[in-house]
Amino acid sequence: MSDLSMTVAQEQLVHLSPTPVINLGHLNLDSVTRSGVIDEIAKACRDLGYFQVINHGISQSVMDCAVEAASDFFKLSSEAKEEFASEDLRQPVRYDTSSKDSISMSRAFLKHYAHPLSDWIQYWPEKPTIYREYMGKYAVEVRSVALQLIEAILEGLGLGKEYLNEQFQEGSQLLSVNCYPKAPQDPVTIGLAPHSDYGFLTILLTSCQGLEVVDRSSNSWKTVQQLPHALHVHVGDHMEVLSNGQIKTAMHRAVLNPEESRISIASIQGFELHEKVACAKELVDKQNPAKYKESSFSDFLDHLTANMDNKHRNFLESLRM
Ligand SMILES: O=C(O)CCC(=O)C(=O)O
Ligand SMILES: [Fe+2]
Repeated sequence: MSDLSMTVAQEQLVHLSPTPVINLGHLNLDSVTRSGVIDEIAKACRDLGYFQVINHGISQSVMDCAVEAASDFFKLSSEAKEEFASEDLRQPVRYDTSSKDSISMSRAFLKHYAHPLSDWIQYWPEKPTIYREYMGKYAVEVRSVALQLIEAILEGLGLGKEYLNEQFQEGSQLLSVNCYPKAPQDPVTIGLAPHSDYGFLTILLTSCQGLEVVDRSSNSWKTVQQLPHALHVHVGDHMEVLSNGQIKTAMHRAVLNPEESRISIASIQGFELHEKVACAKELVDKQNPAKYKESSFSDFLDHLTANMDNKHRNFLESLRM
């Protein structure tokens, strides 16, 4: 994740974001309907960098069970959770509570890889006993939604849905499982500071309202509405790079909910650790020279490790040519 906080005044009024809601089931209908959905997704990516999906094929019970597994994990004793504490960003599972990463203002998180599941699940918490089963099921299903969306975005960019298909299929999936306390009295209490996600695409499942996005037209924070059975999607740094800037990464933050503690599960889709992401050569020409250097997930982890205490540790900025 890279921090872009300096571009936005934090104290501006917060309103609901005008989030497009896309019916994903329509992607699998006839070709005219499909291309209408691809256009909707392309427009949302270009204009906003985020949207929501409904009719995505993940049942409410799979979503609820993932949130329950997360919530039960964070209810464990500190000792049980701290078994997973590490400052090494390359650990397969990592738990932390607060600001060592310079963006977690008031959140506890558990991060772990999820694809291929059979490689990683052995490292996941064994307690609560439901964790591996419930989170594993959600991880597999949400990855399939992510891959469908990536294909649609690639089609919208004119690259074709099969573009770099092998790299996407073999790519990494990182789950960031977050827990925020209920807000104290303050009107806006930041749980997770402004940042963008490093990967191509993030799909976010949240237990209640608290996610905010930057509205580019007014340069202000907007609350993302909590729609029943919807998943929030935003594009990440590597999608901006691949599209050579046609699509911009989405800056977001989380505020504490005044009514309840909050769980969010971010599934971040990237390439495999050492696979480089560069501007698609099809989108580079004399008028549009490449805007970013190539980089891998591993480069991102090195960048974060080197800038751990630095509040302005913007990965995407470091790639700009
Ligand atoms: O909690 C949220 O709503 C956002 C979480 C997030 O941005 C992340 O884990 O990268
Ligand atoms: Fe994020």
